[in-house]
Amino acid sequence: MKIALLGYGRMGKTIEKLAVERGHSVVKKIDQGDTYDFADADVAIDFSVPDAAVDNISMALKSGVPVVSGTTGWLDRYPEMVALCKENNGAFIYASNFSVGVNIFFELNKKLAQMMKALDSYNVSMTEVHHIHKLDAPSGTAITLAEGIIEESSKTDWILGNEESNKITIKAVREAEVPGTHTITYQSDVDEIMIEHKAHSRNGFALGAIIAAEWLKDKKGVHTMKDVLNLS
Ligand SMILES: NC(=O)C1=CN([C@@H]2O[C@H](COP(=O)(O)OP(=O)(O)OC[C@H]3O[C@@H](n4cnc5c(N)ncnc54)[C@H](O)[C@@H]3O)[C@@H](O)[C@H]2O)C=CC1
Ligand SMILES: O=C(O)C1=N[C@H](C(=O)O)C[C@H](O)C1
Repeated sequence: MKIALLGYGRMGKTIEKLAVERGHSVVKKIDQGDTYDFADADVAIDFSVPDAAVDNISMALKSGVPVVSGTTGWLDRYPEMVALCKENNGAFIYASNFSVGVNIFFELNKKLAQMMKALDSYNVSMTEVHHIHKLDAPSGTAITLAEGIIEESSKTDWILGNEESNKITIKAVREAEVPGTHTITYQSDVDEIMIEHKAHSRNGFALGAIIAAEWLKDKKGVHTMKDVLNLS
């Protein structure tokens, strides 16, 4: 598979290394200031910055190249990208987290929220810890987890930092070079239940994005990691 990388930072470099190990080749690396040229790429993979994601995804779709995007912090414009994909009869996957483990964790989170729904004595909150270079807070993964809880419970929204009734409090910590840790806590007066996903490196995110690209390259339409991993 011939890959065009949109963004050649920490994730772009990790994807290149793992993709080559899987027998793929990186035919283009498009970083800030570079001209869009997808050469003969089969697929584009975007891990850039919140301000660049929409342009990157749009250019790939308009050039007829299937695009996988893992950039976070731009999701208010996701519906526009869905429409553009349909207009161009293209192929597109976005995921706030491509790691297989986190996608299992997303399902576990929803299952736990369902089970806790009737138990008023527990308050749910979340902490995400990431490296100090991260531009957005809360993380895209934390937002997906909060949306999963909202889907299954009486909570109506999430809030960064302060506690507010009926909202899920998310605490964002920036610390050294932490790749990404997400913890969900249900706290009562007598005990607490915690579930946690801790990434040991960026390899899981990168491998998941490559698996998504392999799956997407001959498809059309807008898809999710649930489709890729066949999670009910
Ligand atoms: N969905 C997932 O599984 C994961 C998502 N991420 C997200 O991916 C993004 C990138 O993360 P990192 O690689 O750690 O960041 P990074 O800061 O190391 O790399 C971003 C790269 O994008 C480049 N860039 C800036 N403007 C650009 C433009 N207009 N076009 C192309 N490239 C441009 C920067 O120069 C830099 O090289 C972040 O939004 C992060 O939250 C990170 C890890 C996993
Ligand atoms: O910026 C990162 O590094 C990460 N970003 C994603 C997010 O915002 O959820 C995924 C992962 O946690 C690493």
